[in-house]
Amino acid sequence: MAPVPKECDYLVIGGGSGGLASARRASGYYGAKTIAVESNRLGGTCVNVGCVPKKVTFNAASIAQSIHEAKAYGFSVQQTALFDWPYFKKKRDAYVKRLNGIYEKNLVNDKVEYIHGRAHLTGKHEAEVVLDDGTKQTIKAKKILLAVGGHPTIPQDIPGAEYGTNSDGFFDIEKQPKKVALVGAGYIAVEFAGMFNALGTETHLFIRHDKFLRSFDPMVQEAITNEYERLGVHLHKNSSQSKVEKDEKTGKLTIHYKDANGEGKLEGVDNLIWAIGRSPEVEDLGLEKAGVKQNEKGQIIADEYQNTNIENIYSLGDVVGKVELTPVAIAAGRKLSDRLFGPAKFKASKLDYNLIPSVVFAHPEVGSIGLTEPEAIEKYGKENIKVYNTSFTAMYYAMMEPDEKGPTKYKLICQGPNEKVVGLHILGLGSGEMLQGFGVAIKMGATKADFDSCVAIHPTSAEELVTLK
Ligand SMILES: Cc1cc2nc3c(=O)[nH]c(=O)nc-3n(C[C@H](O)[C@H](O)[C@H](O)COP(=O)(O)OP(=O)(O)OC[C@H]3O[C@@H](n4cnc5c(N)ncnc54)[C@H](O)[C@@H]3O)c2cc1C
Ligand SMILES: NC(=O)C1=CN([C@@H]2O[C@H](COP(=O)(O)OP(=O)(O)OC[C@H]3O[C@@H](n4cnc5c(N)ncnc54)[C@H](OP(=O)(O)O)[C@@H]3O)[C@@H](O)[C@H]2O)C=CC1
Ligand SMILES: N[C@@H](CCC(=O)N[C@@H](CSSC[C@H](NC(=O)CC[C@H](N)C(=O)O)C(=O)NCC(=O)O)C(=O)NCC(=O)O)C(=O)O
Repeated sequence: MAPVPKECDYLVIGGGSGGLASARRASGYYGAKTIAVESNRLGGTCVNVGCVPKKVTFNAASIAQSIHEAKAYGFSVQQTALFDWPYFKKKRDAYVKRLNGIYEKNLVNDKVEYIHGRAHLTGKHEAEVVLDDGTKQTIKAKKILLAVGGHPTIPQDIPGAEYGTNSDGFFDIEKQPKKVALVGAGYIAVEFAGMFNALGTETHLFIRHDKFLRSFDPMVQEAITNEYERLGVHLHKNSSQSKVEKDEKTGKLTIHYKDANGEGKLEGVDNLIWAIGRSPEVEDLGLEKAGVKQNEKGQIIADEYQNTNIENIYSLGDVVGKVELTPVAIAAGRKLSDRLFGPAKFKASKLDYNLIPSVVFAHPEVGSIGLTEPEAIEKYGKENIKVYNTSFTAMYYAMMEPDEKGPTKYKLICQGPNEKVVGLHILGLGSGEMLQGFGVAIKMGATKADFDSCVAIHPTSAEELVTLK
């Protein structure tokens, strides 16, 4: 017999960053009867196959880099320190599993009912969940949030593409590849290539153009591309792949490609990782049953208040594709619950999508907030912006030979006669931790004079941002 239908105020489909944050706020703060449904592991992309295991791996890669650089400071450490990938992976998996448990407890603490299963809409106020044992649970809800995230995109038109994996598969790799190939030019390709290279894997990065991180300021694109080449990443610029073959005996892959020099092939590849963007996880969500509209990429269309075109159905996070970052999904989810279930003062609550800082955990880290220089010129006109640049050698590198020194480059983009800061782009050691504080200032409307009025902290890289000429 089918279970009796459940009823609630708020049904959240997707137990990732946005869904959990919204569900916990609705129930924990405002007492809304909330059900959260997750078909995979609690915590979503960020906790299981994203930010969290990525950052832990980035930390390992940074340690490898420090060991490599330690000699310059007089340490006689083994320069090619052995990295025990299986040991590290086991610990990383255990950490993620621990977080899954913490997230489940958090739901209990906030009195959110958690259902493990796959949900699809069956109407404007109703969904069905296929439970793990195959039975179906109907849930009727006054309001529904679609926070189902996305999945990595895999090319459809390259024979043998399936021999490669994606960012999810990266976290399943059991032993350190000797030779790896990545395709893509965004956050994931650049972060993963940097990590592999620092950990001592021969790393090949295939990009369609001659630079990567092309949505970032040109200073970042150029400096990071040059730095990856200096660090020994094999860049295949202006390239496309025509075929991937697998040697069934050895499991090794051969990638056939074209670039500016003609046709080529890369043999003996242990792992190929496609990192060419993400697609919304909507195929079986039943959007058509409720009449929820999607855009040409299949992403759910939501307005600035996270409303879809259907009353009482909302959407946010990666599935709407505006800014695919965990804190964005979390903030949008909390603001939405404030608006829907909170006191009157929150009735217009919404996330401000302007001036969102973000960091690429590249080698070195890149931080960015606001407009790039070309965007600022387009928006305000060249004559109305002033750009301050600096490029210097961070003191960390003082003890190193010239060819061992990494770059540090900062750019501040100011607008109008009072030089309001409309863009900040930083690249160099520590940029990830630096950006948040500057983000607060910029969000408050800081001008160049405000930056200059803050006395420098010496000796730090960050001080260069308050002494720009
Ligand atoms: C490799 C990688 C590294 C990243 N690093 C960073 C970083 O350093 N910093 C950062 O800010 N962001 C990072 N991100 C992006 C970040 O992970 C996402 O922006 C964030 O997880 C989006 O949250 P979300 O709630 O929208 O979706 P998700 O976290 O993807 O959650 C959606 C959940 O919905 C579930 N689901 C889907 N369909 C259904 C269904 N029908 N029924 C039930 N459940 C369903 C899924 O299983 C999933 O758990 C990274 C992403 C990747 C892939
Ligand atoms: N540190 C962080 O905060 C992180 C955030 N994320 C989030 O997750 C999102 C998804 O990451 P990611 O998958 O890297 O996607 P991105 O959208 O960042 O980058 C994908 C890039 O790959 C290139 N590309 C697209 N199609 C192809 C193709 N067929 N062949 C070769 N290259 C192609 C494009 O660059 P081009 O046009 O130059 O070829 C494209 O910009 C990010 O946008 C980000 O929001 C992910 C990781 C870390
Ligand atoms: N920012 C610090 C703290 C790390 C941290 O937040 N750790 C998380 C795991 S990573 S994280 C997964 C991610 N959390 C966050 O991004 C942290 C959110 C921030 N603390 C906040 O409350 O806004 C997320 O998807 N959140 C959805 C949600 O919390 O509703 C944790 O241990 N959490 C245990 C707990 O929360 O009890 C760091 O990077 O070192």
